[in-house]
Amino acid sequence: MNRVEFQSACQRQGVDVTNKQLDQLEQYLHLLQEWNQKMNLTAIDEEDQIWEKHFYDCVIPFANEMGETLCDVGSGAGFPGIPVAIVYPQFHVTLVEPLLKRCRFLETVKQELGLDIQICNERAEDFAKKNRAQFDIVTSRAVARLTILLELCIPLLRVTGSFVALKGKNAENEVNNAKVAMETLNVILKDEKIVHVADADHVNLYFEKMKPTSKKYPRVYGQIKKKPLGE
Ligand SMILES: C[S@@+](CC[C@H](N)C(=O)[O-])C[C@H]1O[C@@H](n2cnc3c(N)ncnc32)[C@H](O)[C@@H]1O
Repeated sequence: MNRVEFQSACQRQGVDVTNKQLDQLEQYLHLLQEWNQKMNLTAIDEEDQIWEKHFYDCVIPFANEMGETLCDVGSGAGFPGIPVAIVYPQFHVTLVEPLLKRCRFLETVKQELGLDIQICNERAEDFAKKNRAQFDIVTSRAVARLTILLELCIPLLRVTGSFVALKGKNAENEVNNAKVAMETLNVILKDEKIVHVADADHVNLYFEKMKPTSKKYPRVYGQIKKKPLGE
């Protein structure tokens, strides 16, 4: 997929991407390629693949999402948070990423593209202690399996807010294993949407928070990993 194909594919899904936004995505793509030579940012490094497997994959799941504040947990090189901040400027985007080197890259992207985003160099479980129930939307891609991810992400979400988990083909199993975590953290799975990306079906899960999360969560990471909720 190239820039023009990306724009048409987004349009078919009801997402209009302006030429200015395409320029910003292209600038981000070049920074990603440049920095990827000096540090490990992404295994997906070819231009065509970046347009499809990173940009298209990250933009489409938010086509119908509403809200003002969005937090991307474990953003890495900026996915999905940076494409979302570019294409949906109505969201005030916060990126949470514990690796300092990756945050330096994210700061560079922010400066060069002139993005109004916040970058927090922290683990989600620490960030959540100071930012409970602060976000309308929380999202995450490729950070942890769903049971663990829910404990990291749901405390950040306000009641009635949406948690959007970008998952692969194993999503159904992950949901089955996360029933206790969903109950404990007061969320329901309200929707599942499939996005076709480079001959694969990516499953995106949409959760709604029904009640506040107990202050017990998130626990420290050692406990979350050793004893995931309900596992
Ligand atoms: C495989 S990368 C995925 C990055 C990006 N979300 C993507 O889809 O390309 C996983 C990222 O999650 C971050 N991470 C791992 N544990 C985390 C935690 N407890 N809180 C926040 N981020 C975490 C890692 O530092 C890493 O950058």
